[in-house]
Amino acid sequence: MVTPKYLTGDKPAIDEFIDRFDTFLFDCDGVLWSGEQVYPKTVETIQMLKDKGKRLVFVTNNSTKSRAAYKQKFDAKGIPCNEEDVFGSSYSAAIYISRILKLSPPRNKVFVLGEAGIEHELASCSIPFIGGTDPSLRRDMTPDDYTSIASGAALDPAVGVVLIGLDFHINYLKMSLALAYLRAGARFLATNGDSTLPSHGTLFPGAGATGAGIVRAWGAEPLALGKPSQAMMDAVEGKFHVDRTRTCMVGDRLNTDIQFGIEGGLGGTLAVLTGVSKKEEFLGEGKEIVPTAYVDMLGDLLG
Ligand SMILES: O=C(O)[C@H](O)[C@H](O)COP(=O)(O)O
Ligand SMILES: [Mg+2]
Repeated sequence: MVTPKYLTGDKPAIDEFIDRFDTFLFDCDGVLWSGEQVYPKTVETIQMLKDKGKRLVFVTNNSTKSRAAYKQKFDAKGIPCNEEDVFGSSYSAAIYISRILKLSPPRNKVFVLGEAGIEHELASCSIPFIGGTDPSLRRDMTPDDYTSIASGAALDPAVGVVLIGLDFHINYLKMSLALAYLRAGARFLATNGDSTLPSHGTLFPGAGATGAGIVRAWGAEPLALGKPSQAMMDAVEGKFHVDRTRTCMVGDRLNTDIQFGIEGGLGGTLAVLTGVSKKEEFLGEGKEIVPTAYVDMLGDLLG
């Protein structure tokens, strides 16, 4: 049985752990902050790691913001970060569509169930899209909608992909359009499948929850391009040229962050107990996903 090292309050063990790594991949929601509330000593901890010469990459499954929008949030919270150091699930999905799927006309458009972060990252890769934050879709279905979806008149023939992410404005009309595109042969992708979103000190429905209806209606899971997808890890490694053996994944969720690091063959993983997963999920016999070490909160790394 692998027993993760509890680092909180153990300064020598903390220093030894940090010295093993050159790069830290940081999850955001549930590690740095809960919604708009930054956890205590987060800023100082990030600064301490930078002062030690560590490379920090922020790898978030939250698809609602683009890298640029995240840079604004980091700046507003006083957390030192460059836009290029953010690697979100929207960006991961956009480069997958751009570099792997390589869609070509006439079916190279994406129908989005999600927020502006997805739209902005698709645009950054010159990928055409519809749906998303389109205000004309934020309404009830009408009898004409049923008729035009059924006949195909409501569908854009250029759509070749349905991409779902955390959508704060999910509704029956958008789900009906997504299902119609899938039935017409569109590829089914997701930015991520997190069931819950840690925010304001509690849990809200996550991307996996807001997308669950269309997954159930279609009857098959989408290909998710966020953590724990190794397509995302490969893209991170390709962009930042990290040495995986000298890289640590820091996260609050076992089945995304810690699994991402373990399956990616990283040198270590650090679980932080301020977000989704609880220590009872990885301590004791027969646990499937076990981090290398854990702390009560990120700021404990200050010793
Ligand atoms: O539902 C979601 O999209 C996720 O819970 C959330 O955004 C996760 O973000 P992360 O913890 O990867 O920063
Ligand atoms: Mg998280």
